[in-house]
Amino acid sequence: MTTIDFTKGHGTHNDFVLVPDLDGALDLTAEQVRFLCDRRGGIGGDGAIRVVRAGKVADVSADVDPDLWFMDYRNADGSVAEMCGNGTRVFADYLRTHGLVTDETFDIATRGGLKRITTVPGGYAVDLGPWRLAREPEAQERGMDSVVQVVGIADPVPALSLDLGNPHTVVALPPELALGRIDLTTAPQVDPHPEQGTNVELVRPVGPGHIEMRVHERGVGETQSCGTGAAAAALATWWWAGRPDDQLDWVVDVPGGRLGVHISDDKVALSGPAVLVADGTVTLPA
Ligand SMILES: N[C@@H](CCC[C@H](N)C(=O)O)C(=O)O
Repeated sequence: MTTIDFTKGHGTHNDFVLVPDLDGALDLTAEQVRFLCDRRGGIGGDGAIRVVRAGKVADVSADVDPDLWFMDYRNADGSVAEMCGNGTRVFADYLRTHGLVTDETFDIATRGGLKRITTVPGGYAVDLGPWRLAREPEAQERGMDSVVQVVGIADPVPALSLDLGNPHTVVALPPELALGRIDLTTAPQVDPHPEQGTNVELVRPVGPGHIEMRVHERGVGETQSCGTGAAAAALATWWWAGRPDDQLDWVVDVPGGRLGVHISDDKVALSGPAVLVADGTVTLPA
């Protein structure tokens, strides 16, 4: 039996079990991740994050500085995800709180590439890097590339797919539908179905540069927040508005709080809080 240290943290109530693996000696299995994220039988979280040096991870490109800290992100169902926007801030806060990083601006490594973190009042800003429309050229021309069937909405709703390192499908809800009344207990069905799965964001405008969003995360279910999802939702809304040059800053309200998104050229940045809640030890299933 293996007993490990853990830290529980969250970013706008998107919650994670952080597992320090400072020597790169731990190989978390999918079953162990499911146990850690189990809200009744384990610690509980939307995902697990192993804190490990890039040089100790087999699937990190050889040109990445091996001393950088790598965010090894897994969804609650044990699957591997390329990126987690809220996770980057919580990961950054773990590194700074434990003295593993002392700079105010620093890079971390993820499966979705290097991400630059900056400490800001109330939390962290993360340069998520380049984004792209996942399905060209239909999306370019029509601002939509798929339809999504949401439980309780009679007709499929048009949607736009974006790639932020991980996959997102953003759905603009018809104005008459209250976001809070949508049933997200089952995954919205996206047609055509993306082979690698997708996170699905339901958005409604609140005002200029301000949207509200609920999300059904790939590998998890409905969560209180999704950072890359908030960036995708802001980008899609901006795209639908005709990409206005004077509307590059967005506020995204999620059930768990508020996130900021800044669009610049072909890149996007995310800002918001990070909270470390508890430390402990846990014995993993064999
Ligand atoms: N909550 C995250 C995204 C986590 C990964 C996602 N479920 C996926 O499979 O892509 C965020 O804050 O971005």
